[in-house]
Amino acid sequence: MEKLKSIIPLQIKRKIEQSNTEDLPSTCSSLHDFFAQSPLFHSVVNDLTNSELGFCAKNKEAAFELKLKGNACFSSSDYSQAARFYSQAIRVAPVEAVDKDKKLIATLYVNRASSFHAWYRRGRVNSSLLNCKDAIYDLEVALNIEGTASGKRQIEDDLKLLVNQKNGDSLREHSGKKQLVIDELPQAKLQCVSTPTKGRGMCSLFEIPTASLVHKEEPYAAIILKNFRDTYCHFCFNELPADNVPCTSCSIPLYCSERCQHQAGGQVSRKFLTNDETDNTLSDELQKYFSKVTSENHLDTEIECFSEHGHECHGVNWPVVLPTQVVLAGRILVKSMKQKVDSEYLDLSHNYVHLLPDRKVEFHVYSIVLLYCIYASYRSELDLCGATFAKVIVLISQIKVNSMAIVRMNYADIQNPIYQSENLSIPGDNTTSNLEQMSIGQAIYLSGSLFNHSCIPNIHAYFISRTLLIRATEFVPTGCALEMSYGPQIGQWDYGNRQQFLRDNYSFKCKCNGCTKVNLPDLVLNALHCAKLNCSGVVLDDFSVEYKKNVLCHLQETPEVHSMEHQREIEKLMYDEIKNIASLAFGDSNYCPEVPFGCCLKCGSANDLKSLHANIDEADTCVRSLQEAVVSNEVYSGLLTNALQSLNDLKSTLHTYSKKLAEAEDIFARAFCSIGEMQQAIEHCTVSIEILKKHYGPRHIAIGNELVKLSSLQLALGDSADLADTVNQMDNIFSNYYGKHAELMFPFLKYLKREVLMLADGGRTY
Ligand SMILES: C[S@@+](CC[C@H](N)C(=O)[O-])C[C@H]1O[C@@H](n2cnc3c(N)ncnc32)[C@H](O)[C@@H]1O
Repeated sequence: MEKLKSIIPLQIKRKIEQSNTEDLPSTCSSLHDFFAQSPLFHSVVNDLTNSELGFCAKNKEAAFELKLKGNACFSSSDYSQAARFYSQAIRVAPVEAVDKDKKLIATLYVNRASSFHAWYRRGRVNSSLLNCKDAIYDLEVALNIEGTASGKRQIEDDLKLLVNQKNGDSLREHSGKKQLVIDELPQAKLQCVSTPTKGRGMCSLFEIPTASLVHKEEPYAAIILKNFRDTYCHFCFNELPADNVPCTSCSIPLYCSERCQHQAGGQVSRKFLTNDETDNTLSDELQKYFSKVTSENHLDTEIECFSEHGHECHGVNWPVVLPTQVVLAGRILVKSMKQKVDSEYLDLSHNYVHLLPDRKVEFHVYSIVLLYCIYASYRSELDLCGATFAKVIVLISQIKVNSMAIVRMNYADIQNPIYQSENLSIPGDNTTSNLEQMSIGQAIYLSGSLFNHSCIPNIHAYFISRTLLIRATEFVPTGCALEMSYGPQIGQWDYGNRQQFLRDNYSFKCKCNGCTKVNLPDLVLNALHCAKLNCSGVVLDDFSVEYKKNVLCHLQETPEVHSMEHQREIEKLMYDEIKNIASLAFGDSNYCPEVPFGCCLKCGSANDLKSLHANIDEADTCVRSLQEAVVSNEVYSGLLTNALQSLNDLKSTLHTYSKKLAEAEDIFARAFCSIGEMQQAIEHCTVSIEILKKHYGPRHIAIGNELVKLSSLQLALGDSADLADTVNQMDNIFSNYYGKHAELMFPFLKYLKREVLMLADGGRTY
């Protein structure tokens, strides 16, 4: 694409860079006229639509070769490798290919099943040798492929015995292999309203208690990300089991079950919602409706008989090559063509006019390339003209602003999730979230798109399979806006970084309460310690001109507690804390936003920023070396003693609530943990959490994640009373964010609760 961008004549480029939405048909026409004459453009489109390069491309010779390799592995009892070769062969085997009078595909499936059956036999052997871990794995694979109910029961019984042997119930049951039933219904009545600064937004018609499910929705369109195409189900986005199910058209294994295969071929969608109608029981009605799958007409739903993977089966490879958001646009376009509706009917906002000039050029190129690719398959249904290209640019812009990443939690080890050296974050990264999230898919949720962003959100979105669930994380009074975080939150990043993220990724300037009123986390995140003895004041170091202009000059306004957030402990604490550490700003003498850098906001004394920074840099280098030693497992007590001096230096130069200090304490906790000094590790971990509570408030999910670390240390020490208290706090936090799905999303919570019971009961097994 870069090559295509580079050949665009300067005059057309300039026009595009300065364009707004109304100009699009004309700018698209100019670029299209130019590309139509360009051999490079046609060669790019040819490559993108070449069926031999496509995701579903078939190759008979390769299939036979892979089958032979599979047979060889099977003969040498390497069943997992054999199954892998058979699966690869299934991918490339043409549906019509014949192998010794039988369909090649059928033979490959039988061979693969035989490899799996061998798994059961090996599982039993491993079990008798007490190799529990290997045996459980073998039997789980075997369970997945066993077709008969009695066979399944037998394997399940074997598994139960093994799992009990391996200390209690299996946490793996949550690993996505079982179909999940999401039977909870949203409790809230919501309304879509027009807001003065953020366009449309969702608010509550009644009071919403903490932890209530407020919204549940199936995607209008969704795609799997490139890196996960071979390992995750293309419909539900859960991990593919070994006995995956193929697409009925191209025979490539794409789905985790026949249910997903079936649903992918004909899912239910709803036309857009109008401003004031949002029906939270919708997705359940639709699910029930879908389970009937009749041809009856329904008020505002329709069955769409188009597989999301559909156009890949036509033998094109653009869905694997083009960026995710462009591919999603392609799918929506094909879907609207099939439904014979205009793609413009998607009632979603977009910020085309605020895109960076280079982005506008990129969107033009993608729009024309995408439409040419689709034209190759659906010639008669498309009109390649400026107006059509313009609509696709609007669609891509809508997807940019409204699409959501479907994420999954990534646990390295379910029973020991924390404080493994490979989990250590890179310096400067967001260190609070060791329970990393992986984006598996990208989707458009029509109603979900109406929730605005806040850097102090009061709702939380998560996914089970492809279903979006949104929960209130605090009490929401009647009429209050329900706002989620699109990524950044206060406490996590400072004002400047949050604004930049939202500008770069969503092209808007955030006007949430966290960004328009001064708050404690933004004041202290990168603040320095006042050099005056016993002064707890904030010395602002590096705060941008923009922050001063937009936020700090409103310091005097902060005391008003906004009704929407009246429940937030962070709010209540914040005012007192801000008054304490930045009292000059609230004094009789008016605070002057032009106060020089380096002046304490409490006592007004000047600080030498240069020497403070020199001290911080030196101490920081030492702490980072300790971090590297933790990662490479080379911590020794001498290194720790030196580093402790640096930690003291950091404490005397950074503000007590500085995030960097929390990170340093966390590194020390890991270091002590790595040499088995659990008590010391717990002390540092606790200090780190106390600092982070100043940033996030005590009930934030980030604190929940930190408490998981603390609990693993307390567990290692056998500290039953403190562990019980930590697990209780975690349980409350995770339940606020995930309700009854807390243990499903965080299986170790169940494990820890059981450990608490066991410790309290002198080690009896539960
Ligand atoms: C997913 S949409 C939310 C619904 C949208 N307000 C509408 O009218 O359809 C995201 C867009 O809403 C606006 N928006 C959301 N949160 C905002 C915020 N905190 N400050 C300013 N604009 C916001 C921005 O224009 C953003 O691109």
